[in-house]
Order: sequence, then structure tokens, then C-alpha cells
Amino acid sequence: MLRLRFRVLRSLPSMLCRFISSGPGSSPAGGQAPDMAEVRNRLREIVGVSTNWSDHRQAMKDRTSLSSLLAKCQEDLPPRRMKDSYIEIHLPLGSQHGLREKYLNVHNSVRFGRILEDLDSLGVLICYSHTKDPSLQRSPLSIVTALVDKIDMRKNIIYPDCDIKFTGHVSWVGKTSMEAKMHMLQYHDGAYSSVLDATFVMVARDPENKRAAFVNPLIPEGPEEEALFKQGEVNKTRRSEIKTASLLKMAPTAEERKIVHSMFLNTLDSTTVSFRSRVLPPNSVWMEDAKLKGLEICHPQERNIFNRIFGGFLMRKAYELGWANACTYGGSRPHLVAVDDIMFQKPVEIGSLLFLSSQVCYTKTNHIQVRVHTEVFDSQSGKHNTTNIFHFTFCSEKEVPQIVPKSYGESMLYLDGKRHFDITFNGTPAV
Ligand SMILES: CCCCCC(=O)SCCNC(=O)CCNC(=O)[C@H](O)C(C)(C)COP(=O)(O)OP(=O)(O)OC[C@H]1O[C@@H](n2cnc3c(N)ncnc32)[C@H](O)[C@@H]1OP(=O)(O)O
Repeated sequence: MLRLRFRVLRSLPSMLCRFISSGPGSSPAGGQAPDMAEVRNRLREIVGVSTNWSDHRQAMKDRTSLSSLLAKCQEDLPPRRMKDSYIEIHLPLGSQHGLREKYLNVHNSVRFGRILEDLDSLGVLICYSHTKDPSLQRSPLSIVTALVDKIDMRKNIIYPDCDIKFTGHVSWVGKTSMEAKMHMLQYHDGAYSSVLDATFVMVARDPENKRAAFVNPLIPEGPEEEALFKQGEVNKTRRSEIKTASLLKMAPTAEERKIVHSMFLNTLDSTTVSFRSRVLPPNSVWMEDAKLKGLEICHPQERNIFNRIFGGFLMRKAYELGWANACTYGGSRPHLVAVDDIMFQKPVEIGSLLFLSSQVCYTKTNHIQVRVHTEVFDSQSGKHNTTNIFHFTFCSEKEVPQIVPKSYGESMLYLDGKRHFDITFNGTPAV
């Protein structure tokens, strides 16, 4: 897999105000950059949201008047450089005991769902920094998360009592969309080392979040930035190719058809001459028995700055359900290897009933590929609408049973899971 490293900008000073950390714990000496609370406060200021749910209608009305400030075309907006959006944020787990509780899991590690929430907020702030117009107090743009393209884990262990640092910047820009690259590092044994690299795609909308809005162009400076920008173009093309070849639109490849048929033959009952008698092979689990479901009532507390459900909250809930499914399936504690292609297809409205459904869809040795599908129920139309699809790759402590599809639909889920798994390990689906 192509892994571009971002060295030049890491040394740039933080763009925001500084805090000083105090108290014992595994923290580097000296000042600290802003924390996550500061990120969220900054986002509230940029958008101008109400802090009380009872005022949200008025706040939304106030934002509507900002529509006249939107650019008519991208060329009207001044270009930005990567360093204009560079941000460094600290999560002082080493020094702030109170904060640790929020992040701690029962395995004395960090809750990854919380990290997903932080990355989402940070990604949005990075994009607001890219599009910042210094002459305006509030941004007319509503910037939403469209996609988590990839999160690659570099370490299995995240210590709950050592400081964490996030860095990130806009790495590619389209007309109305922006790619944000973020890195998470942890301070341990006297130095910061990489924990994960993430790539998110954010989309700019008008103040009412009804139509797309132009964003400032990005001018890469120097060979490293040019390579990052080119990679953004490659990512866009890859995404569109994957979308075109989706099993929801196209038949599987010849190789994939062979895989499915061989699994089918492997489940036929050799004592009967029937296509219908199916027998589960040893050390296997039928796919229909590897689901775990959940429900969330979407309360105002989980709203984002645009009065919809916060994308990070959706990711945390989906991740935790997916993790629980992998844990039940594998019978031991799984750790996350990669997250890829989390799609935010539709906003989730406050008050929605959110149905989450996780499915183990592919396995290999001790790896488990889990897909989580979320949908909302519209009580007026009686219809369910898909809002998100999440893909997580986990690694279990021991070898796991093989997942076996029974129906044609399950076979497609299996192949889709395999494609995601192959992307994680080979950088491309092995089709
Ligand atoms: C604390 C604050 C955090 C706030 C963050 C959140 O919580 S946000 C909450 C979670 N997220 C959401 O609710 C978003 C839900 N999804 C949506 O509303 C919509 O699907 C969307 C706005 C993302 C996209 O809508 P449309 O598909 O109609 O957009 P449209 O076709 O006009 O495309 C606009 C631009 O987005 C890009 N685009 C759209 N979907 C994309 C995807 N899955 N992956 C990559 N890029 C995508 C297009 O290429 C285009 O870029 P170019 O114009 O450059 O070619």
C-alpha cells in the first residue's frame, strides 16, 4: 500500500492558542496546543450555533442570511496552501486524569470510538481553516463529513495515560469537496510515535446544507505537497472506479464467481443429490448467524453544529457494535486493523430512530471483516432509508471460524467484504 509520509509541515508551530499541561503522567515537558474542547468551541464560533436546543431554529434562520456570502465560482476564492490549514491538537491524557475516564476502556486502553469522534471534529476544523475568510466573523459554509476514506492503524496499543497529539491539514481539493489528512501520535518512552493515519473527505454546503458550495483552491508547494495532492487525485479516481465496479451494480468477476461457487460446493450435502441440502463445514459459521443489531434514539444531545446527528457519534456507535460483533464471533478480544470507506450518504435528523446492523462478512485466519449498515425509520412514510455504511477490519487473538454465505445476497456481501479486506492488506481489491 502506498503510504505517503508528511514530514515538512509536522514541524510547523500550532496555528491556535496554547495551553500548559500540569501534573504527573506521561507528558512531554513544555506547552501544549489546544485540546478537543477547544476544537469544538472553535467550530461553534465559526458556524455561530446556539448552545441550547430551544434556540436552534433561530440560529438556523440567522445562518440562512449568510447565503449571499457564498462564492459564485471557485475562481472567486483565493488559493490556499497546505500550511494554511495545518493544525496540531493535544489530548492530554498523560496529565489530565479527569479526561482519562472519558477515553478509558475496560482493557486499560483507549476507546477507539472516542478517537473517531475527535478525528471527525478535527477534520471539519481543518477544512474551516482552509476556507477561512478573515473578513468574516462566521463562515457561510456548512462543512460535513462525506467519507472516511481510510484509517490505517500503526499500533495496536493506545495507552490511556500518555499524551496524544493530532496533526492534520487539507491535502487535496476538488470544487466543493476537500480531502483532510490527519495523523495521531502518542507520547511514550520519551518520544512521540505514530498511532494512525487517516484520510477523510469533507464536503462544503450552503448555510442550510441544501446544495454544494465552492471551496478555495489548493496550491501545493514543493515535491512532497505535490505528491500528496496527486495522491488525492488518485484517491478520487480510485473511489469512482470502485463505485462503478460495485457488486450492487455489476456482476462479480470470473475469479470471484469461482470463489462463491467453490464455497457453495463445499456446503453441499454429499449424501443427497440436491442443491438445497446445505451442510455447514467444520469450524465454520453461517453468515446469517454472525449479525449483531442495535438501535439509537437520536437525542438533541448528539447534534452537531448543523443540528443534525454528529458524524463522529455515528462512527463511535457503529464501531462499538462492529467491535462487539467481532468479539462475539472470534471469542477473544479483537483489535482494529483498519477502517475504510465509511460513507455518509444522508444526514441523520434529530429525533430519528437509527437502526444499526452489523455483519461479519469475511474472515481470513485471525482477521474479521465487519460491515455495519445504518438506516433511519421515517414514521410518516413508513420507509427505512440507509444513512451510512461502515467497514472495519479486526484482528482476533486467535484463529477464527470461517464465515460461510448461504444465499446469493450473502455471497455478494462476502465478496464485498473480501474486496475491502484486500484493499486493507494489498492496497487494491484482488479481483
Ligand atoms: C463537530 C462538527 C462536526 C460536523 C461534521 C458532521 O458531523 S457531519 C455529519 C455526518 N455527515 C453527514 O450527515 C453527511 C451526509 N451526506 C450528505 O449530506 C450528502 O451525501 C453529501 C453532502 C456528503 C453529498 O451529497 P451529494 O452527493 O448530493 O453531493 P454532490 O453530488 O453535489 O457532490 C458534492 C461534492 O461532494 C463529493 N462527494 C459526494 N459524496 C462523496 C463521497 N462519498 N466521497 C467523496 N466525495 C464525495 C463530490 O465529488 C463533489 O465534490 P466536487 O464538487 O469537489 O467534485
